[in-house]
Amino acid sequence: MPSRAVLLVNLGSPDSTAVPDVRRYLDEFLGDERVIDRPASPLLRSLLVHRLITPKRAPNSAHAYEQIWTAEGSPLIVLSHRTAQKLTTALGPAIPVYLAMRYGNPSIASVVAQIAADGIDEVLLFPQYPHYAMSSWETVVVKVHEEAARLAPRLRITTVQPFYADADYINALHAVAAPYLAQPHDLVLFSFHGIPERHLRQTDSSHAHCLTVADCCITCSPAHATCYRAQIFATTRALVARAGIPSDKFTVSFQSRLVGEPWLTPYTDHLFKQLPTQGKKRLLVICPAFVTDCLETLEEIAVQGRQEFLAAGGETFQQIPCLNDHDAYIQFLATRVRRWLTDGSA
Ligand SMILES: C=CC1=C(C)c2cc3[nH]c(cc4nc(cc5[nH]c(cc1n2)c(C)c5CCC(=O)O)C(CCC(=O)O)=C4C)c(C)c3C=C
Ligand SMILES: [Fe+2]
Ligand SMILES: [Fe+2]
Repeated sequence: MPSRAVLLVNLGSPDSTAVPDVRRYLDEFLGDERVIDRPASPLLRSLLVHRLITPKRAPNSAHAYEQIWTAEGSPLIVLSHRTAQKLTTALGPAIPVYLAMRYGNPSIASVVAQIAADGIDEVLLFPQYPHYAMSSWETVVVKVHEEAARLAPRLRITTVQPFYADADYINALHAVAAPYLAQPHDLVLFSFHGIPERHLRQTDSSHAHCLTVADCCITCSPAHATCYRAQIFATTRALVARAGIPSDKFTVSFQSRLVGEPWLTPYTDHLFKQLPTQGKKRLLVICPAFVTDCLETLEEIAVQGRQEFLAAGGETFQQIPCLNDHDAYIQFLATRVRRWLTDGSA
C-alpha cells in the first residue's frame, strides 16, 4: 500500500513585521512572474520589482502587518496551522497533513523535502484558494511540481481543483455567515481580492470570451474553468441562494489592487465611500476569496474599510470572519481527502 499524505498550501506572510523581513517576502511574492508579469523582459521586471516597488512598499506593508500581528505571529500562518492541526485530528494518524506557504515559511521546498524524507509516495495537493487565478491557485500548483521534480521526483501529486461552488464549501461559508446575516443590515458586500483585468484575458483559454463577449461571466463558456471573475460570481450566486439573501441586499466588489493598470471593478474602497450616500448605512462584509483571515481582511477591510465607511456616513460595519478552522470547513477538507483516498478523485 503506498504511503499517502495531504499538502495544504496557503499564500504566506513575512517572518516578522521588521522592514527587511517584509521586503524579503515582497521580493519573493512580487518577483513571481505569475503575480507581476509586466514588463515581459525578466531583467526589466526584476528592476521594477526589486529596485522600485518593494523598497517603496515594504515600510508601509510592515506598518500594516504591525496592526494585525499576534503574539504567535502572522494571523494567516497561525490560523493555517490550526486548520492543518484540526484536519490531522479529523483524518487520524494514517494520513499525515503537511502545510506549506507559497511565499515565505514554511517554504514549499522545505516541506516537499520533508515529505520525501518521510517516505510518502502520493500526495493530495490542496491549494487553499476557492478560485482559479494565475497569481494564486496556478502559481502554487506550478511551484509544488517544480520543487517535487527537483526534490521528490517519484512523488505522485493529485491536485484539488478550485472549489468555488462545492456544496460543502458553500455550506461552510453559510455556517460562518448565518449568525451575522440574522442581524439587521442594509447590504451584504461580497469583497473579493482583485486581479488586473489583463490577467482575465490572458488566462482565457478560448482567447475570445473573457471581457470580450457581453456579460462574459454569465454566458456559459469553457473559459470559465480558468476565469477568476466567473468563479467569483458562481460562489456569490451559490451563497446567496443557500442563505436566501434578496437580490437587492447584496453586491460584489474587488479589493487590494495595485496602481498602474485597470483591475477588476467595482473597487471595494470606492463602495465604502459611496454606499452610505445611497442609504446603505448598515453594512455586512464577507470576503470569500480568502479561506483564512489575513492582512487583506484584518487590516484592509476591518481597519481601513471600517474607517472609510463610517467617515462617509455609515452607521454599522460588521465583518464576517473567514472560514479559518471552523468545523464546517474542516469537514469540507476532510470529505475531499476521504474521497481521494477512496476513489482517487480530486
Ligand atoms: C485570494 C487570492 C489572492 C489573489 C488572486 C491575489 C493576487 C494578487 N495579490 C497581489 C499583491 C499583494 N497581495 C498581498 C497580500 C495578500 N494577497 C492574498 C491573496 C491573493 N492575492 C493574501 C491572502 C494576502 C495576505 C497575506 C498575509 O500575510 O496576510 C500583498 C502583501 C501585502 C501588501 O503589501 O499589500 C501584495 C503586495 C497582486 C499584485 C496580485 C495579482 C496580480
Ligand atoms: Fe469571464
Ligand atoms: Fe494579494
